Amino acid sequence: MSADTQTTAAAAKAVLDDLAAIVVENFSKSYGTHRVVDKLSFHVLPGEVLALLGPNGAGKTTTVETLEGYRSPDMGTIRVLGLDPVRQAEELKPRIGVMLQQDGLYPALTAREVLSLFAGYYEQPQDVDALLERVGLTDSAKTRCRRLSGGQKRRLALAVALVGNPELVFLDEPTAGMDPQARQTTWEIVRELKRNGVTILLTTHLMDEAERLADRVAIIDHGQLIAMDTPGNLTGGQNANVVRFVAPEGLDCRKLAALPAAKKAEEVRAGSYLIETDDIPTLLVELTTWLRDQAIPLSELRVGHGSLEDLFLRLTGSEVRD
Ligand SMILES: Nc1ncnc2c1ncn2[C@@H]1O[C@H](COP(=O)(O)OP(=O)(O)OP(=O)(O)O)[C@@H](O)[C@H]1O
Repeated sequence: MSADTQTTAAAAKAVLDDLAAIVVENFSKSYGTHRVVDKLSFHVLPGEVLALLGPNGAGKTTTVETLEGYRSPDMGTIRVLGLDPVRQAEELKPRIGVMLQQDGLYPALTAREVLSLFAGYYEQPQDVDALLERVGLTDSAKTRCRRLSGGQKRRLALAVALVGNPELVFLDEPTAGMDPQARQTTWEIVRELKRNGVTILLTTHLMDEAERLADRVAIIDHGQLIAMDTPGNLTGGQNANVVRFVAPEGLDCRKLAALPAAKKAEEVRAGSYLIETDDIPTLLVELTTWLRDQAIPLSELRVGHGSLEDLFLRLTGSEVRD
């Protein structure tokens, strides 16, 4: 790299550092001798929704809790809205909303009391009853937290994150344990926040959630960033045409890959196969003929582009957890 190019790159990085709502640079964190985040770097722009994906134990919660100021980095730089989350916590806290993974919020208080309590910490909080209604908790407003269902506790945690009208929200597995209707409502709320310019960092194990909500997706594994881009670029960049099918596990992928129209074949998880091809109709004929000739039952067959889940499984070699 020439000296001029280096200077331009450094200037561009300085602008990005200034502009970004979140800056993570060379961030590392260990518990004892176990390094769970390893030189992680990424930016989140103002108004952007970034989804952090990764298998269990990848270091997502550690990263998010460090951004929230609950943990200190061992190494590296962390900036949230231009502030150091630990040393400038007092300045930062009123500007961010945090939806925690654990929901042990005051078991003896009612949902409304908890939300009113948090509303009291902010100068211009949202209307408590309107917010309870927005997250679908009006009927449970007088229910003590210990009696709320898992999904209702998540909704209350979401309301707590939003009550202070934050500029930036951290949502750690926001829809885990929610029923489909509550999940839809939560997605609508996230879209509404985005329309209002709120920056959102969410962690999720749900690939469709990431694909629907995120402007960009960051996949981390063993504490390292292994991919980061828009969902479209992540999925479009890989196998443009794929055939997926479900059949008994342990089929010989070398034989599948040897079908004339197949480019590559793999068993992405037990009994779930993926074949890349440039010619879907021909491959379908070859595949179904091959299966019929060997009396192999076929229980599902789909064609299309590679999904985020396919990419995730390939990059991390992990199962997706519900
Ligand atoms: N306080 C702690 N002390 C020791 N080890 C910890 C602590 N917190 C987390 N870990 C370990 O650090 C690793 C990363 O955990 P982390 O919770 O950040 O992962 P994650 O990607 O959020 O996982 P999940 O998807 O399961 O929530 C795991 O191996 C976990 O057991």
